Amino acid sequence: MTIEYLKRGKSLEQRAEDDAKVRQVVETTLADIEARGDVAVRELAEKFDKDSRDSYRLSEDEIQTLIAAVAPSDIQDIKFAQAQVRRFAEAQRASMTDIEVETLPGVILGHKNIPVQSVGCYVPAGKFPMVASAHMSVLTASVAGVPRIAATTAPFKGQPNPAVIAAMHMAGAHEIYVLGGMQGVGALALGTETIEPVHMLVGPGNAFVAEAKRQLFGRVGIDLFAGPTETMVIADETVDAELCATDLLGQAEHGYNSPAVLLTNSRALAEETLAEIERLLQVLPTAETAGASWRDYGEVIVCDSYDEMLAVADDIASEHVQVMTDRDDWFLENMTCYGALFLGPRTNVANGDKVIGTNHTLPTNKAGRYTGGLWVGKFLKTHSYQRVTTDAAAAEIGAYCSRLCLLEGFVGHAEQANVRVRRYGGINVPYGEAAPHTNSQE
Ligand SMILES: NC(=O)c1ccc[n+]([C@@H]2O[C@H](COP(=O)([O-])OP(=O)(O)OC[C@H]3O[C@@H](n4cnc5c(N)ncnc54)[C@H](O)[C@@H]3O)[C@@H](O)[C@H]2O)c1
Ligand SMILES: [Zn+2]
Repeated sequence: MTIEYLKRGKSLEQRAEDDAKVRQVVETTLADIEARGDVAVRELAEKFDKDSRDSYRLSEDEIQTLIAAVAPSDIQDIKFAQAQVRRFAEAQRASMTDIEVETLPGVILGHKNIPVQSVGCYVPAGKFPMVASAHMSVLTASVAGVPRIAATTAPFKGQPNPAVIAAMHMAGAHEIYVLGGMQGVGALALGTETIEPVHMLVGPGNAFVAEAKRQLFGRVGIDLFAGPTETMVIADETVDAELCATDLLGQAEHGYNSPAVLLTNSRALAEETLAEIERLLQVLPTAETAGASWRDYGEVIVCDSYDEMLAVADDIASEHVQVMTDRDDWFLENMTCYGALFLGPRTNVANGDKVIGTNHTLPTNKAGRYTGGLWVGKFLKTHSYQRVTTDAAAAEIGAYCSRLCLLEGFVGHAEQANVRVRRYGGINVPYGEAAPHTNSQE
C-alpha cells in the first residue's frame, strides 16, 4: 500500500490537546449553570455574545416582528427547503413500523415507537446564521410528533437572525430562545428557574456546543456528536481541480477548524487542486476562515488504487464524503464509515446542507463509525412490550424461566416464575426450587 500525503493537517496530538482545552472549559461552565441557573446563563450570554436582553425567550410578538422582517422571496425559499426535508423525513418515518408477533403459541411480543416528549434544538449562528439547521432539527422533530420542541440559537451580530427565527417558527418550534453556545444547550438540558429542562438535545454546533452535548449525555439524550464540519472529496480523473477545490473550500469556510481532505488516485489532480485552492483563496470572500481551516486541517492524500481510497476513507470516517469517480456506486456499496455520501459531480455537500432534503446534522470526529446523522428515527424511542395469552404458555415459559433464574442464583426471580407455573399450570413447584422439565418443552 502506498499512500502519499501531499499535504497534512494538525497532528492527532495537537487535535487532542485542543479537545482537552474545550473539555475543561465546558465542564466548568456547565457546573456553573447547574449551580446558579438563570444568573449564570445571563452572565455567559453577556460575556460571549454581549447580549443582555430582558428575556432570552422570544415572545410571540417578538417572533412575529422578526418574521415580518424577512423578505417574502426568502420565505418562499425557506418553504421550498422545508418541503424537501419534510418529504424525505415523512418517507423515513413510514419505514419505521410498530410490530407485534406471536413468537410461540400464546406468547405475544411487540414494539412501538414513541416520540421523545421534549427536545431542545440548537441552531448555530456564531459565524453564519444557519437557517437550514432549523429545518433539520425542528422540522424533523415535528414530523416525529415531538409534543414540546424548544429551539435556541445564538444571536448573530448581536441580534436574533430574522430568517433563523422564521425557519424555527415555520418548522413548528413551540418555544424559541436566543441563547448560544454552552449557555444555550446547558440551560435547555439542565433547566433553570425559567426554563423547563428538555429530555433530549439535538443539532450541530461549534466545538463547545458539541462537547457540552457530549458531557450532558446521560443527563439527557443527545442525537449524536455533531461538531465542526468535515469534508472529504474522493475523486479520480473523471473530474477536474476546479470542482475538487471548490468543494473542499466550500466546507472549509464553516470555521477555523473544519478538516477538508482530498483523496485521489491521480497525482496530477492532487497537484492541480492544491494550486487551484491557492488561487481561490485569493478571491473567496470567506477566505479568512476557509484559509485557516485549509492551512491547519487540509489534507491531500494520493493512493494507488480504489481499494486503498476506500480503506483510507473508512478510516477517516468524514462527516461529508463527496464521491466523483468512474465508480460512485461501488463506493456506495462498499463504504461503511461516513456521515453522508454525495454521489457524482451533479450534486454536492451544499445541496445537502441547505435544500435537497437529507439531514445536514451529521457525525463528526469519527462518530460515523457508530452512527449516521440526525433523522426522524432519532426522535423516536422504540419500546418493547409482551403479553402471554394462554395458561399453557404461562406455565411453559414460566418453567424455563424458573430454571434459568436459579442457574444464576436468582431465587426471588424464580419465584416470580414459579407462582405462575403453580397457578396457570397446576404444577406443584416447592418454594425456591426449580420447576421440572416437561415433555412438551423443547
Ligand atoms: N456536524 C454538523 O452536522 C454540522 C452542521 C452544521 C454546522 N456545523 C458546525 O457548527 C459550527 C457553528 O459554529 P459557530 O461558532 O459559527 O456557531 P455556534 O452557534 O455553534 O456557536 C456560537 C456560540 O459560541 C460561543 N462562543 C463563542 N466564543 C466562545 C469561546 N471563546 N469560548 C466558548 N464559547 C464561545 C458563544 O456563546 C456563541 O453564542 C461550525 O463549527 C460548523 O462547522 C456542524
Ligand atoms: Zn456545510
